[in-house]
Amino acid sequence: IFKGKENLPPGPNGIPFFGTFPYASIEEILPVIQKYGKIFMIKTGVVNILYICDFKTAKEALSKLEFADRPTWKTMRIVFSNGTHWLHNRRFLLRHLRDLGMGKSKIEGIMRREIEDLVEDFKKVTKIGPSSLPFSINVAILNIIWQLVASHRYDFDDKQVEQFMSKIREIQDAFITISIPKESKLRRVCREFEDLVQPFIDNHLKTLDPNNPNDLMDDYLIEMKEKKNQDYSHFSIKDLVRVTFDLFVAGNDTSGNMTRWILIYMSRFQEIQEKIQKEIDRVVPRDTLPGLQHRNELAFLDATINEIQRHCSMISMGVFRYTTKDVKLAGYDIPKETAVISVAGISHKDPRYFKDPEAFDPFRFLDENGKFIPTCEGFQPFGIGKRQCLGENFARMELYLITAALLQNFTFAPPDGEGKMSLAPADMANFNFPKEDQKFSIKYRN
Ligand code: HEM
Repeated sequence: IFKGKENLPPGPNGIPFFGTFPYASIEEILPVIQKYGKIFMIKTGVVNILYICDFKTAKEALSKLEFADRPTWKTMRIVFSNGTHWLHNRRFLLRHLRDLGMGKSKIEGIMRREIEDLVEDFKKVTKIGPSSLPFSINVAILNIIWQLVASHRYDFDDKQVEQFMSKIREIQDAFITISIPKESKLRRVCREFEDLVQPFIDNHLKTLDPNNPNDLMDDYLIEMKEKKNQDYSHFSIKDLVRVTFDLFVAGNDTSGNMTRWILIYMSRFQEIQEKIQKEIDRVVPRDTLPGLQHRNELAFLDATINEIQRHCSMISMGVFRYTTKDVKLAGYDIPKETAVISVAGISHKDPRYFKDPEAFDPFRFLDENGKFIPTCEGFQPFGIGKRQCLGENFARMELYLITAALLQNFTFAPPDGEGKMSLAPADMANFNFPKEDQKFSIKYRN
């Protein structure tokens, strides 16, 4: 595929036939940038991988339709959709998530119900000394998506939760590690996922009231039946399973792990936690959980969440894109079917966008009037362009509500006698996920 392409981005040649093994961390990428610059390409087997470590170039590229596909390798094809299916599913989901089409207050209601239970469950661990974060945090976040999708929820001690989560994890694991031998396993897990979701769809079909949709499944089935215009021609039960699947795979572990990061950072930066708690105490009556009506006055909390997302760069290597045709970028020729990685972990630490980038400083996301700055050049925790996270507003609302409620009621710290809380991520390629076994001292704030 290189033939005839004259001006490819530079990059290491690697071993003959095999090429270069993809980079798994920012530390591996830094010396390559030193040698080849912020746009470089490697060849892994027969696959070209383009790394974009410059925010402006990434923004230019990823906003183009030519960069909007996900790779069509065997395992990726099972997990991601492309072309018109992707476009129609995305439009449908955006209507319901980014624009919070279900109604902000309905979504807030769903989240609140889970958060109330979560606060009660956290109270139990405050009595038992240093502990890991309770499992209820995973269940609450899973329930929020289930409620949104199919008005379903689990009790915190329901044994089915672990089973369901392990399926989502197996799917994620298989495409994160891009290992082809796992393909048959991945197909099996996806079929099991379909079997699990199908009874919910059958039930929704039976009880569907077109004038009174309850959740996303209802909305999808109504739009599918109405087929208002050609946009709906792809709507099918099969695609509804896919839409559901996208939400669980993309929206569950991401929010869960980011919540863990937030609590780790709060334990590490006690003075920031204290400042947020003071603000909450000033703005929110003690017998009321913080809600969206308090959000403007809790700007420092949103700024802190942004700064944690920047500082930890959880999805540090972004999520693979794929070029749909030969395309020019920054003067280089990028061949069709090149895998593209926009390296968020580099732009989040780029001093051109973030002064003293290693410092943890929530104030960088507040303007001179103390108003929250939701985004800026260089900031890309939710990706950029055509495939940017479509759950972004939903996730931001979720992180705000959960963090506000937890900090109103609890103080997080390293276990007594231990020094500073470690910010080291779990040992995992491509992602900076927090360590799951991290212990906390969690104190109830009377
Ligand atoms: C802190 C939480 C979250 C983070 C950090 C996050 C981050 C991301 C990133 C980096 C991407 C890839 C963007 C790209 O390729 O440019 C993505 C895609 C996606 N996210 Fe999120 N996400 C979060 C929560 C959620 C939630 C709660 C939902 C849904 C309820 C969601 C749904 C999706 C979907 C469906 C995609 C695929 C979009 C597409 O391919 O068109 N995400 N997310």
